[in-house]
Amino acid sequence: MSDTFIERAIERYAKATGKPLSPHWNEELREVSMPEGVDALAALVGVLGWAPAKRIEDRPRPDQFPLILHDPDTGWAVVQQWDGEEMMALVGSRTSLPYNPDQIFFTLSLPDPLAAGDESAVGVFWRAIKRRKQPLIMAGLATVFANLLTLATSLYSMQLYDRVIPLASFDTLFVLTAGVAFALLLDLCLRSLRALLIEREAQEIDAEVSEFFFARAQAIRLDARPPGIGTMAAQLRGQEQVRQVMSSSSLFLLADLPFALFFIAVIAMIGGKLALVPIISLPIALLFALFLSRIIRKGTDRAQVSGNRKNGMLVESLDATETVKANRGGWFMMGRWNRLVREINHYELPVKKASAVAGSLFSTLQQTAYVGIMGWGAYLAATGQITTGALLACSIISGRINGPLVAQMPNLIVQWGYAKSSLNALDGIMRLPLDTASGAGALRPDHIEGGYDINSAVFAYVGAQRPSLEIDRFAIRPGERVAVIGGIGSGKSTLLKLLSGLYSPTQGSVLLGRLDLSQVAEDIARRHVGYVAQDARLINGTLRDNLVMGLGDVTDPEIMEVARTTKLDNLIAAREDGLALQIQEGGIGLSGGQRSLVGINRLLLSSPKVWLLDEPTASLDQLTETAALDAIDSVLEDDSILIMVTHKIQLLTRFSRIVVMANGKIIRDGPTQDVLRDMMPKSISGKGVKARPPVEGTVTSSLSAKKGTT
Ligand SMILES: Nc1ncnc2c1ncn2[C@@H]1O[C@H](COP(=O)(O)OP(=O)(O)OP(=O)(O)O)[C@@H](O)[C@H]1O
Repeated sequence: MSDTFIERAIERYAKATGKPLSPHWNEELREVSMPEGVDALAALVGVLGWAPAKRIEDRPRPDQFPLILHDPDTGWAVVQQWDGEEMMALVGSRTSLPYNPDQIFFTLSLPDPLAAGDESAVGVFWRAIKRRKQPLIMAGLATVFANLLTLATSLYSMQLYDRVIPLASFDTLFVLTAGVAFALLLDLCLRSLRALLIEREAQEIDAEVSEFFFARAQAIRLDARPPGIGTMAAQLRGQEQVRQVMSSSSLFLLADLPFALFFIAVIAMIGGKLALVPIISLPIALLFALFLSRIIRKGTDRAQVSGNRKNGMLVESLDATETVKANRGGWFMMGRWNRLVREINHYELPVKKASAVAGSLFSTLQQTAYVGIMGWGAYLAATGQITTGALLACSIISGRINGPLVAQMPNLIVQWGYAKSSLNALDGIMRLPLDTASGAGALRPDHIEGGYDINSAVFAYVGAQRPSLEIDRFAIRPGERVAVIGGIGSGKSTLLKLLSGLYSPTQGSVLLGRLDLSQVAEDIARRHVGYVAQDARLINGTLRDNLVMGLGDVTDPEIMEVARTTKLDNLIAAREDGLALQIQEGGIGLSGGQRSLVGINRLLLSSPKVWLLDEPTASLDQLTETAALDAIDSVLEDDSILIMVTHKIQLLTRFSRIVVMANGKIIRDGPTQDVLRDMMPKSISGKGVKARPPVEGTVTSSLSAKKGTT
């Protein structure tokens, strides 16, 4: 059981600090038993994985508010400010609370996945990695000790050759072997510890980074979103590669590379001049690496771009299978696919060649360094400058420099090449503009009161030659029921998208209740403005998930009550699973009409003040259409606004006002009777009224055209 009082306090705190909470933020708390009293807060943040709350030790200063308060007698609350010397004003309550020293105050840093602001993609990864500095340093230390222990094996060999074999000193052999066995055991433990630490951290870094990019992708302004969804998905997935490379290369820089220098120093101590061999071979390896990485980068960039496009095409062809099959487009798609594959191979070939050559080069370098150590070492040993044991120890240690360090370099270079290309793509996504209202600092009014005001609004889709919408002035008052009609492509859906606040005008403004919609916090706007898009899609999940998505707690009886009014209950009753009916990605499993009905039901459950419906009943039969529209009518309040795009002329009498659109402009706007009378041919509008010719491209023009032909 969870403590609902603390949950309410968190919600008030979020509101007071201007941070958005997800609708289901407290879902995980339902399954755990929370402690009573002041410990509940620590338990709550622990379960949700938030940063721990900070306790304010002394009497809070005015600049520290708002604060979460625990009072031993009254429980949890949120304090807005001091209200006189000894009283405190509470958030969400008109009463003040007297201060007493037994009260405990906390500040809490609520998670904001978009808090990174303007940083680059690589900054997001470094931030996540740096936040886990301690485990990384631990892993680095484990590497250091593990490397030190490898020194033990080389010194062991040295002692065997120099002391044990010449003197047949078996006691020394026993002691040394026992010592080195212990060292090896320690080495095993440290390496395993390092692997475990890195894996755990890698998972957490993955979770943090992927949350950031997922939230970022969600927050991109819809009008700025690149059209290729599959391509963008592939670009976002590039983050996994980047994370992997960044964590392995940070360890490389942190532990392996500095250790190579230490090993050279040890060789110098044991083998004197022999250290010259790694002193020469290591910089050569590093220079080779630098040179190769430049060659490889050119290819990876292009291969990555084509690879992402390939992913986009795969998604598109799977999504549009029906259309492709119905139009025998398989060969066409296959041709495009093969061209892309050839393009990728073309760009990847130099990368593969370079990485293969790099592998051979580094292996030759390793062998040469080995021959250098052994050959020169043999000369030094033969001339008595070093012992045979020292030669053996130097060869083992130089193997440690050339082995793991040099051997992993070609791989790391290629991986970095791809990771840098992924970072470029991610940077491109980071540069896309976000919904103004998705971050902190957006307007968070308690209520939005009033109607719409559009002033000199112009809207053009990304890459479009000309604007799809140009509206000089347009106002809708509370309580109005407006139908938007017009020919195809006349801008009706675009108008609704702007009114919903999901799209922002390129110029001008869309105000709702005198607030610029693009400035209003997203959760507040969504609660106030309900929108059913023309091609409303469902998500993978149950029917219930789809009906209550984003609505918080809605019970099954509430869902069924609404479903009865729209006749969705027929669908629920007809399926064995009822509300648990599984819906596949994109709404597969339901018919087009049923999908629309689910969208309407969702809106009825959320009961917003503003209803924006884009041809919601286009695929409904007449009976269901009437039931659904009646259901909407019955819940509309006097000051609710209803704006519906429709091509169905018989529905127009349900509205008080008609807006007619053509070529992205409003060409007629007035009370239903007036507009109908003006637009209908004489025979329809009634005797004695001189009808104007219908506006081209509107519902009525097609209607009259039809009449003319019969
Ligand atoms: N995503 C988009 N990218 C580019 N142009 C678009 C996009 N969506 C719509 N358009 C263009 O904007 C114009 C207005 O389109 P809109 O969807 O608003 O028309 P509509 O009146 O709702 O049409 P319909 O009755 O066919 O639904 C059209 O010329 C269309 O080609």
